Amino acid sequence: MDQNKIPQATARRLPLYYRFLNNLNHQGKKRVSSKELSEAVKVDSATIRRDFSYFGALGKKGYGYNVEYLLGFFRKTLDQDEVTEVALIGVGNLGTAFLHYNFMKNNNTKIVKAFDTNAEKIGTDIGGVPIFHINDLEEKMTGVSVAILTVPANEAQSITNRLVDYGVSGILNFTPARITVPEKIRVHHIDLAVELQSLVYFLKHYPLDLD
Ligand SMILES: NC(=O)c1ccc[n+]([C@@H]2O[C@H](COP(=O)([O-])OP(=O)(O)OC[C@H]3O[C@@H](n4cnc5c(N)ncnc54)[C@H](O)[C@@H]3O)[C@@H](O)[C@H]2O)c1
Repeated sequence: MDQNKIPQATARRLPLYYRFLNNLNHQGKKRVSSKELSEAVKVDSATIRRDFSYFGALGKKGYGYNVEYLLGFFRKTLDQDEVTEVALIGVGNLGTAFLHYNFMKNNNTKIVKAFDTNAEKIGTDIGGVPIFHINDLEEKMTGVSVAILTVPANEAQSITNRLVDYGVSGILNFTPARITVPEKIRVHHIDLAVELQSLVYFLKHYPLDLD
């Protein structure tokens, strides 16, 4: 199937589906209903059915979806068999937590290098990931095309420029800075403060009144 035909909103939900199906598979479950899936991943079942219809997985009434089939499909679509190496820039509070976590569970990405300016951190490793000086970025980046930015906001743009010049294709930006990149580079921005503010706003204005 032509993956370009999957809507972007659907594509963003794939890792979520994948993680849950993988867990089911580990538990030995052979099939899952869209209702079960919906409750677990918190996506309404109509959306799940529509998403899955793009992959030709239509599910059968009274049977649900075949876990193995879906997993196989997602694994291929998400390139789960191919590990993407990632660099992390800024080994502070947030960066250190990511190095310990390192996205290993059910995932196809792995932080393999980290960079910082702090002399005490250079030459050490956290969770098996070596930490280099930011001055050595270009020299040490070989084979890495994705970067996570966890530096102070005022450093974000200049590091981004270096990453772009080096040739990365994607940046996951955790800093509050709105970074500018050429059109061909994809940036995903995760602003925890904005997410939290949004949650509080929704709680106030769209209370979940289930009584
Ligand atoms: N800590 C959080 O919970 C949190 C939450 C949301 C967003 N953020 C954002 O993530 C970023 C990092 O936050 P933090 O709390 O980990 O900060 P931090 O100060 O603990 O860590 C920043 C790290 O970046 C390093 N650094 C500074 N300049 C650098 C450069 N030019 N090149 C490479 N490394 C450099 C510092 O030495 C330090 O280790 C900030 O932009 C922050 O706003 C943090």
